[in-house]
Amino acid sequence: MKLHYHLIAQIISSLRDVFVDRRYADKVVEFAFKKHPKWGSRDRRLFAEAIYEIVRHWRWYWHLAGLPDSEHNHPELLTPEKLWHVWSAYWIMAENELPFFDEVNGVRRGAIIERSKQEVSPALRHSIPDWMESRLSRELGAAWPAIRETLNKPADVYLRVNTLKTERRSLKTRLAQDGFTTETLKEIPTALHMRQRYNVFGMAAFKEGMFEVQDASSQCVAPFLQVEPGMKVVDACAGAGGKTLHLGALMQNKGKIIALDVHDWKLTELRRRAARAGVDVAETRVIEGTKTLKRLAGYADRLLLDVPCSGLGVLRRNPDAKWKLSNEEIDRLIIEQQDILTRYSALVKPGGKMVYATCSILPGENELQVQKFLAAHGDQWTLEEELKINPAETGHDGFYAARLLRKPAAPTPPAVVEAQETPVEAPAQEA
Ligand SMILES: C[S@@+](CC[C@H](N)C(=O)[O-])C[C@H]1O[C@@H](n2cnc3c(N)ncnc32)[C@H](O)[C@@H]1O
Repeated sequence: MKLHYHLIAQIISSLRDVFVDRRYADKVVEFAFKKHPKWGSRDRRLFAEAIYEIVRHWRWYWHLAGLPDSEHNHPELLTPEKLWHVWSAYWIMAENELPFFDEVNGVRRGAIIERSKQEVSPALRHSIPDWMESRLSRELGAAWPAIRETLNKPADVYLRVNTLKTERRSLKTRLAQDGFTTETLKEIPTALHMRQRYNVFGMAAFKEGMFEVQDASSQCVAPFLQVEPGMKVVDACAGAGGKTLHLGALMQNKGKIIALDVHDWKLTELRRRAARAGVDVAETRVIEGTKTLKRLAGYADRLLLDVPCSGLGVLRRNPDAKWKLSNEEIDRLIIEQQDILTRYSALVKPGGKMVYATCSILPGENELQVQKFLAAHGDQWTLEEELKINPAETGHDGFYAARLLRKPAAPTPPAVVEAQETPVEAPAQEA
């Protein structure tokens, strides 16, 4: 296969952006595509595949390149020379011939193949940091190896049909007419699975707001909140609004959704997306302090807490998270999640419901959080239902959601008829 030097040089430079500048892999790919508008579909595919595969299997290719395992996550030790060697290991393992570039002159194919046959630890073989391997095998036990294997595979693309503008059958037909094949998912009525990889954001149907790109698991969260048209809903960690838009469609654009987030720029993106999708019922508010929440106390029929989390359920989409997360960061997130759950639950009116959701597979971020909350607030809340999506069983992202009911206020006791005051005899005057 003929390779252009500048394409591989861009791969090396983009890997540096991910591992040294700690940028997200998807942003790095997007940036490179914008920088090289003349790349054809073959070069774009080669580029994106190399970035995702190398980031996903970084520790393994680092080892195959003959570099010391203890240095695989030390950005300060990363040099362009090492990056060329890691890319070479990836390229050889994908059964390709190395090109005649000076940078790969010293690479020995035989040594790489030889190393690939040696016995190594599961964490190294599956490119998982040691701390993560220990934590996940401790928390998930026998379920972890199968989940680990799934999370190391490329993610499929799913569309969520925007039922405010179309319905699934019509969208499927429309996409087929435009040359795109999709499949319906029996268990998720809004989902279409794209078999081939396309730049979906360039499609006319996307620009017209007919669909959003959203994993099948993520599409289960908004319906789980059991919203109805006309309700008052708060989406408290709304971000760029993936779930807000879905809630708006389920509510048939009737009622109100208050979309909150601590980042204004995410809410700006939410408004842009809502306009495209035709969602009129969403109002955005930045959380600037306790006042924003106090004003909404007891307001919501439904509350969605799609809390910040480790993202361990979506590693297929964001493989760089493996190299950026730490035990300490997860512990910090667990404290933040419990704080959000406790403080924001006051937004729900008696008889209302909230969903606590994460895209994590760690019980410590999921069911254990809900149990802790109920242990402290079980007088006011009950657990209605839990949803645990195991990526190894479904092939979709790992997700968790729990729906809790705020117990209806106890009926006010009938007014007690005040007993007529019997005049108290004036105490005898002390002598
Ligand atoms: C998992 S993301 C939400 C994704 C979004 N719901 C969606 O479907 O696209 C979590 C969001 O919580 C926000 N966040 C972080 N801390 C928060 C807090 N204390 N209160 C509200 N939102 C917060 C983050 O900015 C982030 O956008």
